Amino acid sequence: MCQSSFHPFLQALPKCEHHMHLEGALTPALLFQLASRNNVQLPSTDPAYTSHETLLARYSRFSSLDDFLQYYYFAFSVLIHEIDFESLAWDYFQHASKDGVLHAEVFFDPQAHLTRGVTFATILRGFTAARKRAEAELGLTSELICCFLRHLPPLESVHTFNLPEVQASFDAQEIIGVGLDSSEKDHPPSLFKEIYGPAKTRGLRLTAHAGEEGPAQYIKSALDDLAVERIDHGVRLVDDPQLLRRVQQQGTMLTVCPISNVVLRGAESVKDVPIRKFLDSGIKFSINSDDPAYFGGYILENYCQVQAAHHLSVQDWETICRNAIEGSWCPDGRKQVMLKKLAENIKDWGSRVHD
Ligand SMILES: Nc1ncnc2[nH]cnc12
Ligand SMILES: [Zn+2]
Repeated sequence: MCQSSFHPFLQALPKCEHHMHLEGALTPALLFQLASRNNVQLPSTDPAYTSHETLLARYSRFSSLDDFLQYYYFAFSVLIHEIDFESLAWDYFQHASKDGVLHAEVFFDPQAHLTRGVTFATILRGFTAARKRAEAELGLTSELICCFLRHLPPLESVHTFNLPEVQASFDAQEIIGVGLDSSEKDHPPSLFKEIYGPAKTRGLRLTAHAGEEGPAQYIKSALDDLAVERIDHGVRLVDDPQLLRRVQQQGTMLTVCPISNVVLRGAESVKDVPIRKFLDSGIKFSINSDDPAYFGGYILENYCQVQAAHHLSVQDWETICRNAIEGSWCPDGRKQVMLKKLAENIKDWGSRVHD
């Protein structure tokens, strides 16, 4: 928890989260519990898996996105049954709700489960059960975004996209859109046109990770080649002033993940995440947790660390939260409810906070 007098204000802000991977909510505690329940052998050759403590210690010293991804994908092996996916998502929704999240648009990586023999129905039923429970018990609404893995051959993504059960989930509006994630370097967005073209035609919402470890050029490619509406991360936008102006003029929203950028070595500290630059340039962005179980912070911790590093004003936070609400892919009625809460919150806290 941050110490500043801003903490209660940040806690109470009505939040929308747009960039978190449900599999990134798999805490060491849940990993060990599911490994034991499902008889999954953890690798004895890696001392990181000795205990919760050693695993957490290893998670605190990732050297890059790819270093993180090997632990992230390995951990998928404990997710086997519908109830495992439900427990994982429910764990996240409880954390998110405590942090003031009213609406979450969450990613998942079906390809990395299908290749292990877990069916799409198993994943979707588990996540859907948790989403329904979160709405009923926590008042937290959510949407699912189906991500494709850029480290695999693009044709495998096309195959997954075209699976009848995947297409049926789009028809049933159980999944709102598509995303692109995993190892970024040398895997430009342009390779995935064959998914994004048809996805746009059938009315799905579009986003892609770009400019996390990869260059600003990948952000341009995501906009030009994939016609995305949002850019996940996008922090390398600061390297291309012309593209920055274009993103501002188009009103494309970035889903920024400050703690993730530091843990995965894209930024030296949260001070180096270009929050002030984006605010001053009129770039719309939301603040998100990415993989909270691996990076040591859910959404509120990201808000707190941004405040500690950038000393934002109440107006800055109002702008960030308003853009996050307006940039969400939920019905207008839901946005109005959240905007009203935001206005009340700013009125209540506006004159009471100081750094
Ligand atoms: N930060 C990240 N970047 C790319 N792919 C991911 N999958 C899970 N977390 C990711
Ligand atoms: Zn991500």
